[in-house]
Amino acid sequence: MFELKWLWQNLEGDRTRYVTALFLSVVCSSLTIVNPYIGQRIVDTFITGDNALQNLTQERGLLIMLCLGMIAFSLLRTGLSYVTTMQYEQSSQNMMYRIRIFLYNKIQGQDMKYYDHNRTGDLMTKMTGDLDMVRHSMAWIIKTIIESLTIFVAAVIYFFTIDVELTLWLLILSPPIFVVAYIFAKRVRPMYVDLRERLSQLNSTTQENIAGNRVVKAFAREEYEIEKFTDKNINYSKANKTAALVWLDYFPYLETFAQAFNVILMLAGGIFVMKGRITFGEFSAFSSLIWAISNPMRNIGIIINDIQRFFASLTKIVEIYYARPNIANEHNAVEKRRYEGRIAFDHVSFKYESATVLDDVSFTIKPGETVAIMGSTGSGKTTLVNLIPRFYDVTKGQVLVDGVDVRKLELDELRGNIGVATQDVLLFSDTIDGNVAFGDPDLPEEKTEEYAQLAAAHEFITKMPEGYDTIVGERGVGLSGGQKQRIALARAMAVRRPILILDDTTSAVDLETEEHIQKSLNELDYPCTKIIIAQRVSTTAKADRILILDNGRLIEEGTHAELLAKRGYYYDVFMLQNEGIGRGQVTEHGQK
Ligand SMILES: Nc1ncnc2c1ncn2[C@@H]1O[C@H](COP(=O)(O)OP(=O)(O)OP(=O)(O)O)[C@@H](O)[C@H]1O
Repeated sequence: MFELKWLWQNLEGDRTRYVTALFLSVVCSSLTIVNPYIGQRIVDTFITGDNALQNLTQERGLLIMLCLGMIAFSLLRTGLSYVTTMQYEQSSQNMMYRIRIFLYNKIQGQDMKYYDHNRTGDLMTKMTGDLDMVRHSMAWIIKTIIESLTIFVAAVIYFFTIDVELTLWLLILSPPIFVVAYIFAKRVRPMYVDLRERLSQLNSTTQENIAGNRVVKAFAREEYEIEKFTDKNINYSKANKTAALVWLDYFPYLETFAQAFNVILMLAGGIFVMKGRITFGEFSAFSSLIWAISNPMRNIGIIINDIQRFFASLTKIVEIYYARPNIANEHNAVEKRRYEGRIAFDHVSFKYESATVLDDVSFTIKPGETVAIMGSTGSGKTTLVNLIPRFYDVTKGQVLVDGVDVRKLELDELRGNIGVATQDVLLFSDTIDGNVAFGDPDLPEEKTEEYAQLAAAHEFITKMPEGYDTIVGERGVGLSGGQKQRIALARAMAVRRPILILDDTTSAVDLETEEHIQKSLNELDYPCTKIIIAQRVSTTAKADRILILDNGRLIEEGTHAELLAKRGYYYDVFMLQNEGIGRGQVTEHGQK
């Protein structure tokens, strides 16, 4: 019931409208009994009553009134029904609009760990299918339940006013129906939870396949992917059928009970009419309203199915709603200071789950310094730089920026002082200009060009059909790997932050272009501490200092010349990358 309380809280602003809708549903459904009542009066007064013929001539006015009353009530019900549906639709749509924005913000505010553990397809299912299911339930399922209940209660009350005993005979069927419905609901609930999970898996597979379509094609693995999708599809379809078929196990009982209402009415009602205990008009009122009792019973399975789907989806939405990130950006920074750009790692250790990825790493970087980080793949380079903007928090030790533990800094301010070009370049489906100016939408056009020039991107951009206004596809489709990297670099430089982190940003560009970029980085017109992750000695050689990571440990630290002289890891990499240069030819200062 916690979920329902949550829904109620989120209805704020539309509660009156929703309660009005519920109230109108009750009124509208209660009016269902008016026409059978009028029908009963017409039958008893003008068709079967002792004075029927006499009434037909003498009370014609009453007959016309009753007939007009029937028409008027039908029209009234139709009108009310229209207004009621509008109220349900508007309140549920408004509520979902607000919740969707809230959930989107919530997902945006989650930390990296959350994204590590939640599949994109699952989040998409929550933001689309689950939200729609909840909205549909608020507008239709709850409406159906309220209306069925009201009609049932109104009919029972009306029946009681006509004849208590006959009503009790009819109601004798209700307890077994409720028992069957209860057993059915208990059995079917876990099935819908499972069904919801399988739908999420199906969506995740679809999303991954579409996003990774190029890889699939490159490896000619279409068939495998189709098989994988078919598996998930079969899984989902099977679960759907199982859940739907369970209903069939109970359907015969419920249908039999529902039909039994008519049989009881015929037998008991017939006897009561023959005995003169009820009039023929009263019998016809029973007869015309018996559906009000049997239909809810007949539909109880469908309603239960929908309720289970509703709760399975609602639970998933509430999960996002209450997910609390460990690293939360409260966006409290009113005035963002500009940092000097001093960085220190003080005995930092880090684990993602259980395995240690960084082990007792300590170093400092002075403002304005350029530090290169090198190390074998998986040695922890990206992890290390991810700790500076607090994408993750250290497990032990501390990361300090300008002498303050990053966990004590305002996150908005901290991240507002760091420019990052990540290893996995992601460009948005937008113009090149929009992508470069992503971090600063007010960036003047000439500045965009200036940073593109610094990143050695201007030339190829101007050769494109629409230059800076060329729209790049999702993830930068239409650009080469090196071109994407250069736009990402321009984007990172354009925010003019005092700390610039470049994670393997020039790995896909040729040496000449790389040299141009290095020169630009050295000549940036704002003070900036640069941390550059790179595998190429050509990139690291000109850094003020180089840090070598191996298996999460800092094993070497020094200038290009110092590290070459050390004849350790860096020296070996240098030799490997400069094939043809004999070891003996390398001087102490690393000069050929
Ligand atoms: N989100 C994550 N969850 C769990 N483990 C992770 C995660 N990201 C990285 N790892 C693990 O942490 C280790 C270090 O990864 P990291 O990406 O920092 O290495 P790297 O030195 O940057 O490698 P590369 O040069 O290949 O980019 C690897 O063993 C990797 O499997």
